Order: sequence, then C-alpha cells, then structure tokens
Amino acid sequence: MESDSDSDGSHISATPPRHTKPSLPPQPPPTNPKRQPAPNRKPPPPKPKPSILSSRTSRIRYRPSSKSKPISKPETPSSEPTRPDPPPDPSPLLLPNLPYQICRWPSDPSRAIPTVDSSDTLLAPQGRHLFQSPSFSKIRRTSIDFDSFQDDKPPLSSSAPKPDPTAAIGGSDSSAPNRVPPEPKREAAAAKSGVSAIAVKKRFNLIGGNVPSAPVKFRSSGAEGNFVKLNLNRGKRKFVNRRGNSSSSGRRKFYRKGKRKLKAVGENDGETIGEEDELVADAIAEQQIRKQDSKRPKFDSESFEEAVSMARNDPSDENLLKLLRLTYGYELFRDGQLEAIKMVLEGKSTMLVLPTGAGKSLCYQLPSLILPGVTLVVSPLIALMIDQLKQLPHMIRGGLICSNQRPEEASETIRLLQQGELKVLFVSPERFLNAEFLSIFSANIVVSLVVVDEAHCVSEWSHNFRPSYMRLRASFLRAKLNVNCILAMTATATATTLGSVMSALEIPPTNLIQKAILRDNLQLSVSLSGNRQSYHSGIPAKDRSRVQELFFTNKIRVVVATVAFGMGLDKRDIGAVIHYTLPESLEEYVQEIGRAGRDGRLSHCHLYCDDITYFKLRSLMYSDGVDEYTVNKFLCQVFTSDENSHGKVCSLVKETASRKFDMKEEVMLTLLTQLELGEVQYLHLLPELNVTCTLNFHNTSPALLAGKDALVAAILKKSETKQGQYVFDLPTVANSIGVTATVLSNHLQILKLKGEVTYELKDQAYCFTIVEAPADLCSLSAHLTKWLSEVESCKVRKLDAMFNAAVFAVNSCEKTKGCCDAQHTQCLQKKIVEYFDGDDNSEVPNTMGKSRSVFLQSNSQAKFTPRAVARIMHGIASPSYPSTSWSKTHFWGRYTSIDFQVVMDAARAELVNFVGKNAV
Ligand SMILES: Nc1ncnc2c1ncn2[C@@H]1O[C@H](COP(=O)(O)OP(=O)(O)OP(=O)(O)O)[C@@H](O)[C@H]1O
Repeated sequence: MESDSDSDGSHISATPPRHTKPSLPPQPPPTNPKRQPAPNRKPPPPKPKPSILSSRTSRIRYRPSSKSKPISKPETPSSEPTRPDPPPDPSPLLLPNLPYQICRWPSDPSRAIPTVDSSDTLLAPQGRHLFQSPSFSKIRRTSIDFDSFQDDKPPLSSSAPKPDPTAAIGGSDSSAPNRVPPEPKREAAAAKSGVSAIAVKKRFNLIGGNVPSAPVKFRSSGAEGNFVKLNLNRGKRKFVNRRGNSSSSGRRKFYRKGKRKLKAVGENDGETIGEEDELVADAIAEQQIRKQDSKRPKFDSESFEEAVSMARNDPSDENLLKLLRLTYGYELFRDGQLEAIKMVLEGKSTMLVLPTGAGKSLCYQLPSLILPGVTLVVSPLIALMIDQLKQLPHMIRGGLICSNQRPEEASETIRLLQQGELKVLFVSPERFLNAEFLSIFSANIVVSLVVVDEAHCVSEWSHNFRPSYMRLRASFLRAKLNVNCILAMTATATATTLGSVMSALEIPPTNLIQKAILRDNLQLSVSLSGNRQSYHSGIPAKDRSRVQELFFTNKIRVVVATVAFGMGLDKRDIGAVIHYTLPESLEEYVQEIGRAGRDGRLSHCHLYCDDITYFKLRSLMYSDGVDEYTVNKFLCQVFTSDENSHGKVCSLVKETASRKFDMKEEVMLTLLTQLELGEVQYLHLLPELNVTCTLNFHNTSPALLAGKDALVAAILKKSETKQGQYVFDLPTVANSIGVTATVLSNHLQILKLKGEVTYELKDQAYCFTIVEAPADLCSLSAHLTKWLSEVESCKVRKLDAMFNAAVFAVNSCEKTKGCCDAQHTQCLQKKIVEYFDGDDNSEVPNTMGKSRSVFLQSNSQAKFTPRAVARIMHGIASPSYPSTSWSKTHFWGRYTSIDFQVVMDAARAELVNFVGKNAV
C-alpha cells in the first residue's frame, strides 16, 4: 500500500507543529476514527503540511544589478519557542524570518522528482498531515454604500459590517467540523490511490490524498462523483474506483479505449493533442464513465429526490440544510452560502464576495439541483472548468464545452443538454462569440441561472481583466440565453471593481453578499529578500502533472511554482505560501495566500519583497500601452478594409497586425471587443479563424473541378498559384460567393474526404463584420487611447499599492498591536481591508525616480516612437522590438527605476530634437 510513509522525511527538515490560532474556537475531536489517538497512547505530534513557494521568475528575468538599493536592513529571524528541533540536515536552505526552514532536495537521485518545467518547480518529499475543520471567521471589510450608485463609477463610502443573516443555521464562523465524517476506509484508500489532477487548478480533494472529500455519504454506495481521471503517468496511471482502490480492468479499459479513440481522431487529422486537449478528453471520458455508473444503485435516491422536491416546493432553511447534508455530507452551511442560495432560488441576480476557499461553488451547485433546466457556469480557464466539473457531486450531472474539444465531444455534450440531462454546463466566455453555440439555447433549453465565476474579470479595473468577459453583460445574457438570474462570484474585487461588475451584470446594490477578504487563520509576514534559493527552468511540461500528483498525494512537501500552479488550488492542508517575489496587486496577493490554511489551521504566508522586482514589474505594466497614433492606424485598417461593406467578413491576421502596429494581440482583441460592446456597436466579432488556405488538387484537374463546383471556381478566381499550389484567403473567397467561411471550410473538408484535394490552413485571424463605420476616426482613437491608458494606470497603481503595503510592513510598522519581527498580520490585514474598500482611481504614492536627466541617444537607423524608446529603456519587449535583438544593446532596461512616463517624455523631446536637426 502506498502511504505517506513512503516519503522519506530524512532528507528534509521537520516543519514545526502548526499551531491552531488561539483565537479560533476550540477544535472538535478528529472526524476520522483512524486518526484518533488510542486512549492510553500518547497522541502523535501534529504532522507538517506542504507549502507553496510562489514565484514570478518565469515571467521576469532578473538582471543582477549593482544599482539595487536595499529598502532597509533585513529583519532578524524570528524564533518560535514551540518549534521542535529539525532533524539533522546537512544543507538547509535558510529562508530568513520564517518560523521554519526548507531544506534541500535529497541527494539520492532516485528520489528526485523528474525535472519540472519553467512554470512549476518543486522540491522535497512529504510527511502526513492532520485534518482539521475549516475556520471561516474572517477579517471583515466594511460594506459598500451603493445608495448613490451610478452606472460606471459608484461613489464609495464605508458603513458598518453587516450582520450575518445565516447565523441561525450555523453559517457564521463555521469553524466546527460541519461535515459528516468520511468513511475511514475510503479515506485511507484515497490516500493510497493518490490519483491527482491537473496543471492549474483545484478541488483535488475528491481524488486521492488523505484529505476527506466532498460527497462522502453517497459515494460509499457506488458513485464516483464527477471527478476527472487524468492520465498523469500515461499508461501507468492507476484508476481509482469508488472505494479508492485501483479500478477493475473493465472500467479502466473503457476509459483507455475512450482516450485511444480520441487520440486516434486527432492523429488522423494531423493534429497534435496538447495537454489541455487531453484534459478535456479526460473529462469527456469521465462523463461517459459516469453515465455507466448512473445505472448502478448508488445511494438512497428516493430520500434524495424527496429532499430536492421539498426544497423546490419550500426552500426553507431546514429543507436546504437537509439537501446539503444529503448531497455533500456537510453538516452546516458556511457563512454567506445559505444567503446566496436563497437569493438565487428567488431568481435575484446576486454578487457574491466570499474569501478564497469559503465554498462559493456550492452556492450554484445546490440551486442547480432545485432549479429547472441548466445552470451555465462561465469560467476563465479550461483547467478551472475541468476542475469544477470533477468537483461536482455525482448527483449533479455536468458537462463542458470548450474550443479544445473534438466536434463529436461537443455534440455529445449538446445532445445531453438538449435531452435535459445536464444540470450544470461549464463554458468559457469566448463561447459567446460563437453564433452556433448561442443557437443551441434558442430552442427548448431552459437556462435558469448564469454563474460568472471569477467575476472580477468583467471589469477593466480589476487585476485580471479579460476582454472576452466584457461580453458578459446582463442585456446580452438576457437576449441570447433568455436568463434573468445571474450569480457573480469573486474573492478579490475592490469597491471600484465590484461597482463595474454589478453595473455590467445589472445586479442591484441590495443583492451584494460580501463577507470578508481574508480568513483569519493566515499569518502574514514580510521581509526584504536576502539570498534566495536559485530556481531553474527548462523542466518538461509532461512532468508538471507528476509534480502536482506528488504534491497532492503528499509525497512532496514543497513546490516552488509560478502563479499558474497556485491558481484556484484547493488543497486543504497547505501550511504556508511563500511569495518569492512581489505579487502584482493586493488582489493577487490575497488570491494566492488564499491557497494556504483552507482547513482552517494556522498557516504562514511570507512575502519577500525587493525593489528590483518592483521596478521590473512596474516596467512590465507598461507593456500593453499604445499611442493614439497607433490606435488610429489600427482603426483605419479595421474600417477601411475592402470587405467592410455590410455583412461581409473582415479579418485581421493576428501576427502580422501585431508586428505592424507594434501592439500585443490581447490589446488588439481588447480594442475590437470595445468596438463591439462600447456605447456604439461598430462591429460584430466572430470566432477566430485560420484564414490562409494552401490547396492541392489530386484527382481531377482544377479547371475541370471548377466547371462542376462553383466554390472551386471561386477559389481559383481568388487564388495565387505558388509552385502548383493554390493559396487564397478564406474570408475573401467566402465573401465573393456570399457564403460563410464555415460553409467554405466544410466544403473543402468534403472534397478532402473524396480524395480530390488536400489543404492546409494557417494565419490565425480576428474576424468580424462591420456594423457601422465611425464618423470620426480621430476622436474614436483618442477616446480608446484614453480608456486604455486609464486601465494601464490602474494596473500600475495596484502594483504600487502592493509594494507600499509590503514596504510599510518592513519599514514603518510600529510593531504594536500584534506585529513583531517579520510578522505583520495585523498591519497587512488593515492595509488590505483599506485597499479593497478604497477607490481604485485614487492616487497611490510611488518611489519611482522622477529625474529628468534621462540620457537618450538618437539612432538614425531605426524608426522610433517615444513609447518604443521608453519600452527599450525599461527592458520591455514588444512585437516590433523583440528582446532577442534589443536586449543585446546597452539601452535595454537601463532606466527601470525611472518612471516610465518620464522616460517617454524625455524620449519624445529627444526625438523632436533629432527630427529638427535632421530637417536643418
Ligand atoms: N458548507 C461547507 N462545509 C464544509 N466544507 C465546505 C462547505 N462548502 C464548501 N466546502 C468545501 O470548501 C472547499 C472550498 O470550496 P470552493 O472551491 O467552492 O471555494 P471557493 O470559494 O471557490 O475558493 P477559491 O476562490 O479559492 O476558488 C471545497 O473543498 C468544498 O468542498
């Protein structure tokens, strides 16, 4: 049996016992009888928990610089009286100021984890941990007064914390173990099986590890829940059945057959199935497995159905609680959950702001059982969707539709949807571009609820704005899906962000449920970076899954990872998050430390902060910036294309346009989305396409085939011939004969199947039709540039606020009220609460150099704009000035500590001067 004892703790130092915060309510006895100490035996000491070291080093290359000035002297390491002596280790890697040490990876190479890729690196094996129930007593923020709520910028003020309406049913501060004890056998078996999950996200607690997991009660009788089985170690992977043992061969065969089939389809098409494709395929395979499982008796379905129907007829606290217990095995709702569920059941659009790990997902899952039709969940990442799908209790049948799916997989999901078999459907926001996808909902399918997960992405003032989320407006959702109720969920939104999200989704101020920003079991500390562990990249992607599996099954204790690893991670027993570098905003900091202590135990969150990283990050904040002149050129191309007459498809090849306008692809997409969804609808975006087609004829001669086939005739007319191949632009040909690009590519596919042609498509392009050409391109350019520059400044202010909070803790905190040494829980909590309640548009002081004595040297060889010069001086690559060539010059990154705007102004002056001299 694989167990935690497999890990060899001799190579690592022991983490001291994790102290439960004294302020927490007394912890109940352990829920798992196996873990209870025998009456006359000494209880075993608490076991260490794993940690994450979060780093941004894959995104930022450090350039050793002598210019770096320390902010202040490093703090002396704090000592914890209760810390036990670590076992002897010859080579500890010291992290100053931490109450524990992290030691080197074992010297025995057989124990070493295979190399890890640039985004996720890891160290060290792992011991066991104890499970304790979560504490969700929180650091409250004051609520927003929306009395004078305006459409785009709500005036903000603070008011007293809200009373907790769920207290009666046990929602508030539910630190008690509000769940039915898991079956000890299954739990042990789950630990044994150790199947774990995917690269990015979360809720791995359902599959493996010795952490008790969600649907406990019913899974004993045969259900597997909706979790995805991931092919982590390819053919060698164990499959876990409902008892947590390796699966019977029948099920495994079924699963593998499914995978092989999917792969074969991919290979036939000459495509390579990437990592995410496989994950989607896994999710689909799992859906098929679940379908088989659903025929077996699983649990007392009669009582369950009865509970659903009672809750449907009378959604009282009592009936909902009963349904919670039957569905999840949890004893009580957590703070905010019942309130949100009741709002949704009443059909009220709701904004739900709960801290990380507070259980937001349950607030749509439970209603989905009660509401008719389907609940549509919009999620920003495929990995998150897959994770959420697998987290669903088995009695809630879910599906997902995303771009990586094979058409037949998507068709199967749509079939289930149309037959009313799916209760929850996960989709990405990009799906809403697709008219075919939207058409599914026009007939017979009732969408009762749309859930906007990570809803802060809707707002351009958030730390994580996604242009595709802009489409998620109440008016759009109402029109396309005929849905009235929207549940928006986030853990990290400032008052300004909340205002704009609620405005876009038309959620009235009274429907805001906002409980806390932070859990109070996170102990926050900060220090200046000393000598840190080096960190190497270049680890193959295929080993990432392995790393995660080992982490989730507690075979390793520490993962050094970029933010990609931590995002949405739901491993309950993570004991520490160490920020190796500065997060880009307090929202990100809160999100990332939210991975720790999800079991309610005291957890440590340490932040290393240094000014070099700050300068580098600050420079990067300007990498999306554009000038009015460039926006104008871009708009000219969009609106003066040959195809811009009504209804014709226009395209913009991403790579070419990006280089031409020196504009990132995301920025072009943001502009196009704004042109569609801004005050005036100028265009209508279509799904992206590969637009350049290279065609070879095989059986019949081109001329002969053209005689029989009008589409071929049109292709020949619009093609260039290059070495016997016909090269044409797909939208141009489609427009010339008045068909859609999809019709044309389907036709080519048919000719291919008949053996008449083979073809290749390349050049991914944004596609759109023009709705209305702007009367005044110049003022539109000015308007869009101003908007983009405000968004950029907002991001910079967020970074400044993050840095200032850290620097305040290190330099200015008076170390009263609980702060001492590097521990700054109190002052950081205060700063965070103030920040989230504040206005994102207010000025944040910064320490950037404002010196005007920036030395610039004109170069007659290249055509520069002031922004291009400033980017080079700040070491920021752009499509036209890539780092491969420009980082070799001594200008590269030379003025990172001088404010970007100052460098840009100096560049402008110098360029004007240069042009003047040349003119003379
Ligand atoms: N009422 C409850 N009692 C006990 N556990 C719960 C309850 N509700 C949710 N949980 C558990 O809490 C964990 C976190 O839930 P979930 O992933 O929904 O959090 P979240 O709020 O979405 O967090 P994040 O914002 O970090 O993604 C899950 O493992 C879930 O099973």
